[in-house]
Amino acid sequence: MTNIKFGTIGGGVMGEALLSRLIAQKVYLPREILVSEPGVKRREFLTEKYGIGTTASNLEVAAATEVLFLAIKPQVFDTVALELAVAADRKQGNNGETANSQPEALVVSILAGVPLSKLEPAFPGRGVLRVMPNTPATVGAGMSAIAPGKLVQPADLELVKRIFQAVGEVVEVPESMLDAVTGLSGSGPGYVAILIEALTDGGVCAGLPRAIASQLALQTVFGTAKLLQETGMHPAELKDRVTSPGGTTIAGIAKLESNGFRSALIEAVKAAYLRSQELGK
Ligand SMILES: NC(=O)C1=CN([C@@H]2O[C@H](COP(=O)(O)OP(=O)(O)OC[C@H]3O[C@@H](n4cnc5c(N)ncnc54)[C@H](O)[C@@H]3O)[C@@H](O)[C@H]2O)C=CC1
Ligand SMILES: O=C(O)[C@@H]1CCC=N1
Repeated sequence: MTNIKFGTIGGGVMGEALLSRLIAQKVYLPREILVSEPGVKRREFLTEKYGIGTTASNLEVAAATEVLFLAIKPQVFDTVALELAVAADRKQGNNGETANSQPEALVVSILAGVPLSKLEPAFPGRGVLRVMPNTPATVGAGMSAIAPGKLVQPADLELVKRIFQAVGEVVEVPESMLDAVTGLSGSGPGYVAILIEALTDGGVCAGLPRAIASQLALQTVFGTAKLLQETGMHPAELKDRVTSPGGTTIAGIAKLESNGFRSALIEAVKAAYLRSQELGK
């Protein structure tokens, strides 16, 4: 019987974000984690940094684990699914067992776009869940939305919720909302990173040394989010509290409005939502 509990196909940015936090939180021991990854340098890096098992074989991970995470790019899913299915057929032909993962293994896909209607047939008889996490999971401040498939039992759903609660907040949504979740919280760290970089550049433009501008920008975004979260205040109310009549903030906000700041963000979420839909086709 294997002792691998967290198996991941694909050890890139998001695979690493999840496993690093799960190890730090002691949800899994390094020896309970196995990652399949084609890049030899990447495998060496993951093993050295986290002490986890790595392999070039997706089949090895699929056959070894209680919970199988898919953390490959959506564009690679068909190839990986075919590889697992061919192996399953071969094994079935040989001895009648199903083989594309442990019989009881849950499958958790974090792939943008790829729908349950494609995932479930690739893992016949298995509980399959879609989850859309985000990179702040690395520091325990992630936002994950979970959509369980048809065969997922309540205890399975609770297990997957507990895993993602160890890396941040969790909401359960119907699958139909996941592309929108992807456009907002999945891709959102990219938008916020640009916001922080641009605020920093603004500070430099106004004469601040970059290091100080960077600290100010980061803490302002962090502090504003924390204030809104802890007080439950509406963002518009906070904006009103900062804007003195004839003051500095309203002068800045007027510039943001004339440059389409709000609509740029709305359009960004919409574009990412539409792209997520496309990736699933
Ligand atoms: N990066 C992010 O912020 C988020 C990503 N996601 C989803 O997570 C998934 C992974 O994204 P990232 O980690 O950003 O991508 P990535 O490119 O950093 O990682 C993917 C990894 O899969 C490996 N890989 C490629 N072909 C493979 C194969 N045939 N078998 C096994 N592994 C293979 C690559 O070498 C790479 O290390 C995507 O489906 C994405 O939609 C979801 C939420 C947030
Ligand atoms: O850009 C992407 O496709 C992935 C999905 C959400 C965040 N990154």
